[in-house]
Amino acid sequence: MKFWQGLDPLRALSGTPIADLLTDARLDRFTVDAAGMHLDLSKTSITDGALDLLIDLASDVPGRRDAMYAGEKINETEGRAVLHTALRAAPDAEITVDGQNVVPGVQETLTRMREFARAIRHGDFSGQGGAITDVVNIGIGGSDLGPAMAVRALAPYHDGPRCHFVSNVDGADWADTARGLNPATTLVIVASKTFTTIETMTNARTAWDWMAAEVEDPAAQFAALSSAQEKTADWDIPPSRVFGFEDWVGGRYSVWGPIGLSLMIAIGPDAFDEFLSGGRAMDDHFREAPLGANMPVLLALAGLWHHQVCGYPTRAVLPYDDRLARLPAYLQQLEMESNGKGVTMEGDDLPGPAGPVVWGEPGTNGQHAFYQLIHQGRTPVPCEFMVAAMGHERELDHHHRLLIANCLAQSEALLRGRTLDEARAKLAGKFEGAELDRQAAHRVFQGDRPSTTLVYPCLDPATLGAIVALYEHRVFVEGVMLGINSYDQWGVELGKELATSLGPLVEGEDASAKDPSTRNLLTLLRGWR
Ligand SMILES: O=P(O)(O)OC[C@H]1O[C@H](O)[C@H](O)[C@@H](O)[C@@H]1O
Repeated sequence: MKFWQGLDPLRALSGTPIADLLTDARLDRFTVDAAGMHLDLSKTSITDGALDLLIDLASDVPGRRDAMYAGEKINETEGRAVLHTALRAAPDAEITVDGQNVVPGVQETLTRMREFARAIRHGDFSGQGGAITDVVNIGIGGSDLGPAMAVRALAPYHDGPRCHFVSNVDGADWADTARGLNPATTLVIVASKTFTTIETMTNARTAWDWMAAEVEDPAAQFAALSSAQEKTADWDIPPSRVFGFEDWVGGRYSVWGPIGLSLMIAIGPDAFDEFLSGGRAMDDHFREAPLGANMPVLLALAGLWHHQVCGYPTRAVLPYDDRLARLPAYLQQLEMESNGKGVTMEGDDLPGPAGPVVWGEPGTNGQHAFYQLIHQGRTPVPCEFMVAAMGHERELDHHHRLLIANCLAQSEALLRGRTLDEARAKLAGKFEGAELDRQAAHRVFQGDRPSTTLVYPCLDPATLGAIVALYEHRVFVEGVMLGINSYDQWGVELGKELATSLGPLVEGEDASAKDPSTRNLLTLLRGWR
């Protein structure tokens, strides 16, 4: 909560042009290395004095961090520990919740996952029509975005059956995925922490019927991932194919455990272990590095600086890494569901906005779509660039060199901009007089726009793990400093309740109690059905 008191002094330290700050010496303080990656925050307007103050204001972070790792119930509104880090902890670690070491249970489940994944990959577990060729993960939110993002990111390591993801209750999602699949060689994984989510249960039922129409025993080709294992029993899925996790794993933090099963089947248990080890390397760094040299802490401080201090309403995540195409969507849930809050942990109104809007697309595609606004729109958008030194396609390295050049060009362009004089000079000879002025005005770039850049050698499983853990801890640090609970999500409840009450109305029941707009839309839609 201290952070809010520091807001005015921080604002007094803002406004220095980034270019004036950007000396060689600045790199010592405004870059940081961790888990084999390098983060550059020097192209921001955070001054040395502002960083000192931000670090002072982060003084609660180490205590809360240690409480999180120690299994204390820091998710206070739900009375739960927050221990996704236990899913990637060393096998001999000891992490206690309610007096019990949770690590042996995590390891036991991991071992079962590995055995199952290997059996599928080696053909020892097969469908009723032969070896498993396709895996369909049915889940939504945290039970979809993590594995879907990671399976795509790690395509070069994918040597198992094809993986598909069905999330939307829109029947189109299921229909488009199922088309072309053979039920007799498909494994359906029902992924749901609660095992009550209506979208997932509806899709799972449809998948079951699809399977039952073709094979004798649909349950034999179903697996379930859930922390509500008692509910999985209703589906007749044998316990050997039910992989559980505890309520101290939040949905959007769950890719490290059973929810990552489809990823493990795709890339194999060894590569999945590397993914975990990358997350663990970031954990070790986060726990050990001093605040001022701590990658997640510095990324969080930059986030708070841009949103709360400078007042920029959004931030863009721009991976120059096509396989990270789903990372922005993944981070939308991670950041916006965690920190999109309006009250403090104690239930008081927050003195200011909490988490910003997070959005993005891979570069270079975004350059040809929305970068116009990033460069010349009136509201600055802090950009978080990321790029690998090497792609996996070594024979296409000339592509990768272009990718790197574009990534660096964008942060440089944002920083330096183009003055009116420079624009005029470029156009001189082509236009003159008033037309020169008019044309030049359109070619001015304000510049002085902030960005951060994360670079890493290559997007391998360990690096992906480190990137995900970096962002998880960034969310944690921002949440602690803002004084909110990053681990509940009450804001998704109202819509779910109303959807339940609207179901019968869509079918034709009396809608007169609804507001005029909803009533009218219902009448129209019912008429068109
Ligand atoms: O895994 P499930 O219990 O099916 O939940 C799936 C998702 O739905 C909810 O609405 C939550 O907002 C998400 O945090 C969660 O990841």
